[in-house]
Amino acid sequence: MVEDEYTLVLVKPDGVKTRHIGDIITRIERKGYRIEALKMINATEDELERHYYDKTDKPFWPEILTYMMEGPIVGMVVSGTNVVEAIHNMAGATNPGQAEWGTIRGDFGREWPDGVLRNVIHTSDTVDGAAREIKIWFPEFKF
Ligand SMILES: Nc1ncnc2c1ncn2[C@@H]1O[C@H](COP(=O)(O)OP(=O)(O)OP(=O)(O)O)[C@@H](O)[C@H]1O
Repeated sequence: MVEDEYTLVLVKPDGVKTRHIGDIITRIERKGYRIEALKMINATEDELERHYYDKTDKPFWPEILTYMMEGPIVGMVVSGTNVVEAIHNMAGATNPGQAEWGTIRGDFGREWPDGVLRNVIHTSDTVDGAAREIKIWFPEFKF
């Protein structure tokens, strides 16, 4: 039997502000994946530094921090067969202007007039990465 995987989804502040929480949950559930945990979060600098540990030395790090703290986010743990790759693909390309139609970023993302790269959603990109990220946002979660 194929083991279920777990992945982390964050609906970022722009996704919450533009009212796409429901659309995103619907897409995940329609594919047959299970929402195992769900909460609204006001991200702290400490959580974001741990989550984006490989981005803190980038020139755009202050932009990510401001973006991710400009409003609440919605965190979810999602499970299912091959869920990590499937949901990462469902999110689409990092830049919403280049993301394919049919992906979450392609359909719900946009270019913002202030030039900040906002892309609606975060999804884990590996099984190990997902386990690390779930521990940051859902420390109480039992796999
Ligand atoms: N050049 C950039 N300018 C501003 N922000 C950026 C840039 N590159 C990446 N980011 C931000 O950092 C996040 C993580 O970058 P990464 O390259 O891991 O993209 P991703 O895997 O598509 O996104 P995520 O990890 O959020 O799912 C991006 O989602 C975006 O919010």
